[in-house]
Amino acid sequence: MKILNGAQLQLIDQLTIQRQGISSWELMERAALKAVEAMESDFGEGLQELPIVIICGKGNNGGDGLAIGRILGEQGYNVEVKLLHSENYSPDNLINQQKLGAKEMFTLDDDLKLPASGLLIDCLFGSGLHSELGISWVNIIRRINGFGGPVVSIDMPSGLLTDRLIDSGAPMVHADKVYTFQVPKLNLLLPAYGYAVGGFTVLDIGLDTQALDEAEGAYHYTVAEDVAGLLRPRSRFSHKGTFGHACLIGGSEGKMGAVVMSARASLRSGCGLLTAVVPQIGHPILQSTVPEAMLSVDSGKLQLEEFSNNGNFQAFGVGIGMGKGESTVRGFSKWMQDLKSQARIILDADALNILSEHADLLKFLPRQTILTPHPKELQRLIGEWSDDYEKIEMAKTFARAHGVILLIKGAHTAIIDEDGSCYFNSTGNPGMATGGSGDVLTGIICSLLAQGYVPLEAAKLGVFIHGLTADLAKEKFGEISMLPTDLIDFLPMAFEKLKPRSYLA
Ligand SMILES: NC(=O)C1=CN([C@@H]2O[C@H](COP(=O)(O)OP(=O)(O)OC[C@H]3O[C@@H](n4cnc5c(N)ncnc54)[C@H](OP(=O)(O)O)[C@@H]3O)[C@@H](O)[C@H]2O)[C@@H](O)CC1
Ligand SMILES: Nc1ncnc2c1ncn2[C@@H]1O[C@H](COP(=O)(O)OP(=O)(O)O)[C@@H](O)[C@H]1O
Ligand SMILES: [K+]
Repeated sequence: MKILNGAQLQLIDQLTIQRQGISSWELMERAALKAVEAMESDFGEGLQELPIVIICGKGNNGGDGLAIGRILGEQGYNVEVKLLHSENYSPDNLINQQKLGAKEMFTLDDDLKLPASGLLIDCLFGSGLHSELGISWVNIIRRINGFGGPVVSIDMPSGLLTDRLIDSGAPMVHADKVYTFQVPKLNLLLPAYGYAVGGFTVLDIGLDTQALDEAEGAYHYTVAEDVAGLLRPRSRFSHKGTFGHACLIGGSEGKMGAVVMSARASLRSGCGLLTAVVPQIGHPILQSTVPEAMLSVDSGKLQLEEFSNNGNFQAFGVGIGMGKGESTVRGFSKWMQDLKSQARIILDADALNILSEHADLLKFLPRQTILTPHPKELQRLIGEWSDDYEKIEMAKTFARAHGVILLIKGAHTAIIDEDGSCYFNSTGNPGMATGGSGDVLTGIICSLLAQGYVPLEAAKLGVFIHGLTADLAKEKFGEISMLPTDLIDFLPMAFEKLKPRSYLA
């Protein structure tokens, strides 16, 4: 799914209206109906009991709010609409004012009266906001943010631009939930604005698909339909050789669990064979916990030093629990220098930290190596940034300069390809914020690489599946108690869920 900005959506709106032979008011009505449906589904029967207040601006976002108010009112909800006084309402806003009837007018200087609790629907500004809100908006935004119940925003939290940096301190609605139309907007995905976006749902309002397909942009949002088609069916005559031999290299004293989790995740992700290269201390641990894995035991006792990789491996996953002791750094550097240019590799954790401290090794990275830093590791690798936009630009420059794929972990993990395209992930939840989740991801992606998925596909599919395991695990364990090992246990269900339905049993 593409990520688009306000200007692009305005154009697609126009094309939709022409091609579908509908009026812009009808499109607004569609959007409002979808928003009402989504709120009914999220709030359930509770919505009937709540006093609902809708705050409307002068543009089409306000027009949506007026339509939502009318639809909710017709369905018997306890709804109150407040409309900002203006000299220049948009045409569809005016139509919906007439259709709604009763509403309360307010100005920015008014002491806006709100119920003590209930649901507040913010329809002041949507994707038509062209710059930060000025000081005159502080009063109303502060009132909205101080509301005693949940605040939901239609299309965008008012005050948040779709895809540009915003001055910190500019007035902005802090929405518990955003119902955004057709496609996500970049600022809904960036950590910088996390405080204003409690969560969001994309509502399909049936904009013209050709126009959506043709819209240009480097930013994408990976949803199930984008990756389900990548999963390869298994032929009846396939065998373990068909699915590749993955090699995981890592572990050190006290951190063997990382390799255990990575190895189990690899095997559960379908590789045919798996070898783990571990220091001697890892030998009994791996053999007893992951019997399917073969072992190549290093000469190093407590940490890796030899990095021998004599097998014929289709993919390497390196760095998990590895440490960066002197002999490990030496062995890793030598291993990097001996790599074949077509090798498929994913580097994580200490492998990335070693690269950060030994930039001379970057030149040995085979093309399309996947690097999986969390924000701190990324900063060691590419340097400090001043904001999320600069971070993305610096990451793109790094990916291009070294011909690698950067996978920046976090909520909405961003995968940055060397051509500058950027894929944000849609799955996952804060239950994954427990040490070990990253090791599971490395195992999954290494396994996919071994099976022959090209690196960008392996990265997108791996990140999506990894997040999906957490979304499934959340139903059983919740976000607080969920563990990385639970993610592994939900891999079978996640793959099954993603698998395209077959008409043959
Ligand atoms: N495409 C879709 O998916 C569909 C979109 N739909 C809906 O339309 C919404 C977009 O509507 P929109 O274009 O009328 O813009 P909106 O957000 O209401 O605000 C514009 C108003 O704000 C003003 N203004 C701007 N910046 C300002 C500032 N810094 N400070 C002060 N004022 C400022 C600006 O006034 P101006 O300055 O230009 O005179 C203008 O009057 C979209 O979010 C969605 O809800 C659906 O109905 C149908 C399908
Ligand atoms: N709030 C969150 N929402 C979605 N995914 C998250 C969230 N927090 C962490 N994750 C995911 O969990 C994993 C954590 O990996 P990492 O930071 O390397 O930790 P570790 O290797 O110690 O487990 C990443 O894949 C990251 O995207
Ligand atoms: K809004």
